[in-house]
Amino acid sequence: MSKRDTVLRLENVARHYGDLVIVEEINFALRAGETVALLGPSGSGKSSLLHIAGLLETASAGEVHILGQPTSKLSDADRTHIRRNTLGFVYQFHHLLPEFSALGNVALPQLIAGIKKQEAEQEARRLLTLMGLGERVDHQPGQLSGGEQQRTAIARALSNRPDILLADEPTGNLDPKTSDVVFDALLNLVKTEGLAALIATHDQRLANRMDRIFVIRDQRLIEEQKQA
Ligand SMILES: Nc1ncnc2c1ncn2[C@@H]1O[C@H](COP(=O)(O)OP(=O)(O)OP(=O)(O)O)[C@@H](O)[C@H]1O
Repeated sequence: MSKRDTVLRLENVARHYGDLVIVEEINFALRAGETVALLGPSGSGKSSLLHIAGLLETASAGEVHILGQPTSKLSDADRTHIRRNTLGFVYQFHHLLPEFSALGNVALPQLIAGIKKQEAEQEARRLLTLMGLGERVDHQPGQLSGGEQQRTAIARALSNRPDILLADEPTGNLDPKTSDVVFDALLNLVKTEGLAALIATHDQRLANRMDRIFVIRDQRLIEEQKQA
């Protein structure tokens, strides 16, 4: 994929709840390999937009294109297929399975996709090592620190080799110092693996580390200059 290619495009997207307009006239393109911050006050619609981009929710209007393909008329099965193969998700809370090791958690999406156990575990080990957890692969989530749990969740999101990472406050549950370390690891991994990432955050400082910044203001998505 060339760096110029658009991997995710939102075309005139709106989200309403009844008469309540959350966002509207959203036009946005995420290019291959770039990182974009999604800023906005609490309740402005960051999670809603990520859910729409991730095909977890349907837009009230407009179209979501993933790798050039319009998605609004696809079947649930086709949307699930795109979610599993093209998209990776990271949330504020890790949602790791407590009875599985870090390796097991990261390998699981691949096993579900039908990849052989040995191959899945090899890839899981590679990603965990890139996230600085090479010595922790056999630990269960309860034996990991908050930052390590979140790094495991990030490795899991990349386990199916997605093209696009969608992250909703991925370090929002961590103290500022740990947040910085985990965020650095996340951005390094995204760049190393050549992914595009759209990352919602409250934190202008973290947003400044990404290639471009967008903010939701008055229901619209606006590009903002990075602060020096
Ligand atoms: N099911 C729903 N019915 C009605 N309103 C909803 C529903 N789900 C979300 N909303 C509203 O949509 C708005 C946007 O919510 P969203 O979670 O996308 O915001 P956010 O920017 O991610 O906020 P935060 O930073 O606090 O997580 C909020 O005002 C919320 O109350």
